Amino acid sequence: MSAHPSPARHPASGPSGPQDVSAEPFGARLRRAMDERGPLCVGIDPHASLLAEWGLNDDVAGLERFSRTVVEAVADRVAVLKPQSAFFERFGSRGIAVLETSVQEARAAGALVVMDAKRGDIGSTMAGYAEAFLHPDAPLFSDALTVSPYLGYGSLSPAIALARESGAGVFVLALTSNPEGAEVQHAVRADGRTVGATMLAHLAAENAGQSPLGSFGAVVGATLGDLSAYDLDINGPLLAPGIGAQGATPAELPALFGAAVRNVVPHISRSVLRHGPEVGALRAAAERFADAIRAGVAGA
Ligand SMILES: O=c1ccn([C@@H]2O[C@H](COP(=O)(O)O)[C@@H](O)[C@H]2O)c(=O)[nH]1
Repeated sequence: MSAHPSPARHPASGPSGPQDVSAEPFGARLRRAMDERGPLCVGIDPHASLLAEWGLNDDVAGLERFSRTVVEAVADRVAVLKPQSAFFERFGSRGIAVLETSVQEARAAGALVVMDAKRGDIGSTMAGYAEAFLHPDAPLFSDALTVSPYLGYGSLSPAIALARESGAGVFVLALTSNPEGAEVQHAVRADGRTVGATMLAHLAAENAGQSPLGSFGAVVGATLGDLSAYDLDINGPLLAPGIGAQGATPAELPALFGAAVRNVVPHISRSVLRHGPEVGALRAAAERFADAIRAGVAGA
């Protein structure tokens, strides 16, 4: 039995205020948010070390204060917030409750929320994950979800199908920012294509004909140095983590992504979050990155 019989029409907020998510696909909402606010995505990653740096306890109250502060600082000005589910899950059900509230408050303030939960399983179980994050009536409903295709791209079908129905998006881990990803993602298949390139090709097919932007994105690390071997023209968003703490810089984005830079959603967590807990300092840090990104993309 399905927890949610079918995606209901359901009012949600977005960059231009309340909207019906089933009426407007994620890609269109994201394009507008990026055009209005700039493309920056700030992470909500309540690492234990950051809670300590902020003078907070490593407990649910600290988690809640941290997340609330990040939402208050940037949700009314950046296009996207990306909570890292792991740091909420470690507190069990009370951590998940904080995550639910953070998602709802971020969306109410006008940010789109990409839930970074990196789910992936056999198709029948994937349907459960899809309902948990992409069904409009789910407590953790998010504008988009990160998913892992390493049980086979086809295993993601339930998430892709539900996202299409509910107006949500999906980000597939194609070329991740961590060095260990290469052993899987750069592996060459029997047809001569790498695994990562194959994921990008699947996404281009999902997004074919969508305007102004498809809803099915790829995670492509900003740390990768050279992407010239890859066709990044997937007509969908490219979520690019790795800036700041992992070593990539905003200035590198135009050369790295080429013509696709217009569809890049640059992501930063620790290098913004370490400026807390002052709301003004967090805001200023996010704005410095946003300006650097804008300058690079405008000059591209
Ligand atoms: O390839 C990937 C996919 C996801 N991530 C996530 O993004 C943030 C990065 O945090 P920083 O502090 O800016 O390094 C984190 O939540 C990762 O799990 C990624 O880094 N790379």
